[in-house]
Amino acid sequence: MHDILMISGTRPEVIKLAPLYHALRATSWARPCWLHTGQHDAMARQMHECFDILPDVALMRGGESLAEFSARCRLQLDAILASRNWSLTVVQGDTESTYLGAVTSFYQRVPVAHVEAGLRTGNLQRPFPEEGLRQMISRITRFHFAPTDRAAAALHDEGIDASQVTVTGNTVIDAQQWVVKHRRIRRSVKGRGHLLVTAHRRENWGSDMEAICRAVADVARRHPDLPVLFPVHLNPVVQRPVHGILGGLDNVLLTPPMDYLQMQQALIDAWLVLTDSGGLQEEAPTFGVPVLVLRNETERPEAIERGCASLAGTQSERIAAQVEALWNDRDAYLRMCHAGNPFGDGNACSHIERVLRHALGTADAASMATVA
Ligand SMILES: CC(=O)N[C@@H]1[C@@H](OP(=O)(O)OP(=O)(O)OC[C@H]2O[C@@H](n3ccc(=O)[nH]c3=O)[C@H](O)[C@@H]2O)O[C@H](CO)[C@@H](O)[C@@H]1O
Repeated sequence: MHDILMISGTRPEVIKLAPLYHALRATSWARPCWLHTGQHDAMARQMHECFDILPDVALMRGGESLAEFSARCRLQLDAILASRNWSLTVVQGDTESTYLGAVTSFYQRVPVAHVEAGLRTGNLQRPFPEEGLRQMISRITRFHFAPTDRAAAALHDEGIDASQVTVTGNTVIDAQQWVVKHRRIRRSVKGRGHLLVTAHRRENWGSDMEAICRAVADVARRHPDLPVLFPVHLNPVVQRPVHGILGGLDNVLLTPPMDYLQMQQALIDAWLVLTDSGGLQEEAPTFGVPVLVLRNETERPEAIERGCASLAGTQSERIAAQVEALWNDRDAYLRMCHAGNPFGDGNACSHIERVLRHALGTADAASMATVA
């Protein structure tokens, strides 16, 4: 039996690791242990409940700032990693928790598996700090699970040996398909549906967040019959401008963060999504809902190339104009709806499980920890 430490700290990490945790638990060779770093509190709890996960280890969150959180988290992770003969650590994506999990495992000589490896913008400032964290994590990872061919190619270009990279699809599609099937998510509205908006990225904090909100206000005023649904991230730097600019509009509904089922229902019932979220860009094409990405660059060009998403930037006039264009051009809108999903087919976790089963069955941990 192999003890596998799965480290997650934020809402999207819980969603994207949950199906892998359940897939590993169902095997006879792996004993996964779920560790929650505490980086997100309420939003992560919502997701643990939704996916029936009771963390085996929950770290104490230290302080308010990211630096205080990191320092306390690192110390606690070090003790957990030293406490058992772990065969592997699994981390996902590009958060502070992902980075801390990978770097602490590296020091403890526990091999790292990185789920959603190889996403790149090539610009260390955008997304900040995620692009830098991803690049650093890739340097010390043993198993790179890339969601797409393009992500695998980015890893090869950085000199990572092809034998350490597997293209799997994104595990978020596994999570999404699970809830659609087991919780019976079906479109519940007739006609156009609502405009779904989310925004929370650090590089959009400040003037860009205000510009995004002004664009949403403009669209809402121009189309009083279009309901706008905006689940607002709990971070006060997001809450303040969103409530300040959009709070008084009759057709704009500002809600607390939704649980995963509510969000998938909101997504399937949407006419259009405006978002800077990575996960929503990956999920919306499953339901044939077009996405306008509230950023100036993307590590998910597959969606733009496939035609299911378009980069709208962060200037209010440009965002509002792109919404207006899709409102008026039905053919262009339908082309986006029918573009398909380039991010996976719901089998990512079974690919990952197969690779790990073969590798852990044949190699000892010390040799796997050596990065080529
Ligand atoms: C730079 C970047 O792109 N980084 C990403 C970032 O994640 P993100 O941008 O996708 O983060 P969010 O938008 O918070 O989460 C999205 C998920 O949450 C669900 N959701 C959302 C609102 C709500 O009210 N209720 C919900 O249920 C939604 O359906 C979706 O599944 O970190 C991840 C982890 O490492 C990375 O994978 C990923 O690259």
